[in-house]
Amino acid sequence: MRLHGDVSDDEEEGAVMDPALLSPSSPPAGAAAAAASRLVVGYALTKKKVKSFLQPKLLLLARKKGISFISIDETHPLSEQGPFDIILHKKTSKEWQRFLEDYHEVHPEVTVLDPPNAIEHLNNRQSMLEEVADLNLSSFYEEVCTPRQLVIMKDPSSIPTAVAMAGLTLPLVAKPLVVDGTSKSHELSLAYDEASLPMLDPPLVLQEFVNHGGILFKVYIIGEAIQVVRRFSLPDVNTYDLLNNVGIYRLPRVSCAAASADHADLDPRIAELPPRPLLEKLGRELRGRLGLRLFNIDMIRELGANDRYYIIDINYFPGVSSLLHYPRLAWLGHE
Ligand SMILES: Nc1ncnc2c1ncn2[C@@H]1O[C@H](COP(=O)(O)OP(=O)(O)OP(=O)(O)O)[C@@H](O)[C@H]1O
Ligand SMILES: O=P(O)(O)O[C@H]1[C@H](O)[C@@H](O)[C@H](OP(=O)(O)O)[C@@H](OP(=O)(O)O)[C@H]1O
Ligand SMILES: [Mg+2]
Ligand SMILES: [Mg+2]
Repeated sequence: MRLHGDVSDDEEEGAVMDPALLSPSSPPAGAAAAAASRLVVGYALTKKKVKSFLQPKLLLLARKKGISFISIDETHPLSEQGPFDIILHKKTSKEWQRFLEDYHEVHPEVTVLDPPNAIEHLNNRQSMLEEVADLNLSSFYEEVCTPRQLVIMKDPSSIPTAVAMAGLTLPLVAKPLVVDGTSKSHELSLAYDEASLPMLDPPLVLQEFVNHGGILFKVYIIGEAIQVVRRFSLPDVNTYDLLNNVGIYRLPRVSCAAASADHADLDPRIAELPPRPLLEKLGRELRGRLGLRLFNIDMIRELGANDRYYIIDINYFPGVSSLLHYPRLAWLGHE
């Protein structure tokens, strides 16, 4: 991967959070920071996201670039706040959407990252993967697809018949249909046998499990920059597992930031990153089709079919903290 710009040693450790840059509840400090900045980013994010995103290291790099971050008060009109150059958010409520539209009419020069309706598209595990089916990657040797999946809206007793009619092969990964930033929307389970399927709790998506050597690629699309990392994932399922496991297995939060596999001693065939040109094309196509500039794609490579990739998840404004450990941060414009 070709990125520019090293972070010097003094930036690596011990960065101290500058309260003036965060200042959610202190307008004067925020205003002072903004006045000294070349670029002011207003953010409307949950407390959890603020904590994971606005880390000292990011704030320090941003400050060096003349970028300041100011918390937006979502209960007040945007035009009474700011001025902003960029609005960063992960919200899709109708009320917020109206706030942004009104603000855009008066301030068309302000960049909103990203349009709420485009973000909303990723808040549903069915619609999030729709664009993948239409991708035009015919000039590539590799194939990029999605696992076969089925949406169950209600009536758990109908699931075995629905699965049989759709011709889905067990085991199936059961995922809550809606992804709304709650931990519940990340509670996944693995269903091994048909008889247990009525124990699942719709609305959900049932997705065929794809063996992939236990490694997942997280591809971050940040504007035009692309960064890919390896994460540990679920182990492969073999015939023995299938014959001997019954029931629904609640899955832990696999492939989270703590599950980095970038420095693990892996079989090189499993560890090999997807080809760079493929990722670049994928990033370009999805950026355009989704109308988003800040998201990541979870990709796995099918075991035994080294040229077939599956996209299993797309996340808007994912955690970027793991990227901050990388010495080169082109996506921050750090040079
Ligand atoms: N179809 C699949 N085949 C194999 N493994 C899968 C499949 N779907 C999900 N997984 C595994 O389960 C993990 C969680 O699934 P997924 O990424 O869909 O959930 P999520 O809660 O949206 O995750 P994130 O934290 O990335 O938002 C994946 O990282 C991968 O390890
Ligand atoms: O950095 P990756 O591994 O991609 O993980 C992210 C998930 O993909 C996101 O879905 C999480 O955001 P939400 O908690 O808003 O769903 C996001 O939550 P966070 O950034 O608020 O911690 C991350 O957990
Ligand atoms: Mg995921
Ligand atoms: Mg997700």
